[in-house]
Amino acid sequence: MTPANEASADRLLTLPGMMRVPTPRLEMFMLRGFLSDRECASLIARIDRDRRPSTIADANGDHYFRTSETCDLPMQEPEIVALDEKISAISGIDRQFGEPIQGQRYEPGQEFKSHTDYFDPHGADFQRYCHVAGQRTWTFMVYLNDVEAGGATRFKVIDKIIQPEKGKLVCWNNRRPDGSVNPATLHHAMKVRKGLKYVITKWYRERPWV
Ligand SMILES: O=C(O)CCC(=O)C(=O)O
Ligand SMILES: [Fe+2]
Repeated sequence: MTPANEASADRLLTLPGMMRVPTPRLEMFMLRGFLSDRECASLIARIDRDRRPSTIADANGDHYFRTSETCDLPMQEPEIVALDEKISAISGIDRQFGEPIQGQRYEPGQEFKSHTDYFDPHGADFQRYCHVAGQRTWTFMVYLNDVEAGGATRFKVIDKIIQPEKGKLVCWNNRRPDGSVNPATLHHAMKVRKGLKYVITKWYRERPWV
């Protein structure tokens, strides 16, 4: 059997609690309580320990575009392997197609302005980021805490705002049904106003990540 590199709406919707976000423009789903309080607390501690300033591909000259901090989670550690397997079990996508999981941390005033997770197929950095593993396909993201104020993820093309909520998973297909990249996935991690915000992000690729 060839390893799966695709998630499917039908399969995702068989999972208890999985909800489709109502929009005809993209495939997007939400699942509350995907991670337990304990899992979230442990990931937050790890992110706090190993964070570094976040970076972006296709840099656009705006130094305030992504002001958060990032943590590359150690994919060889049992706890992170377990997390990766848990995400793979619901995505239905084989682990080999996943990038290493990242954590993100936002302080008050920090944000990640409107962007897409796919790489611009005509952008200067496309070859550099995609020649081995191909384009990003699905995004799986989990909020690790309730944010005191601000910090929602705004999808402005489809006019949806997702509120951070401890343990809540949000996932979407970055492509349209014909396989082309979907600009309706544009999203903005809005400024945290009060408290801190932590998330983990898991991106899958067309081909194995090596
Ligand atoms: O933090 C968020 O709400 C979104 C993060 C995000 O879009 C990303 O890391 O690509
Ligand atoms: Fe994103």
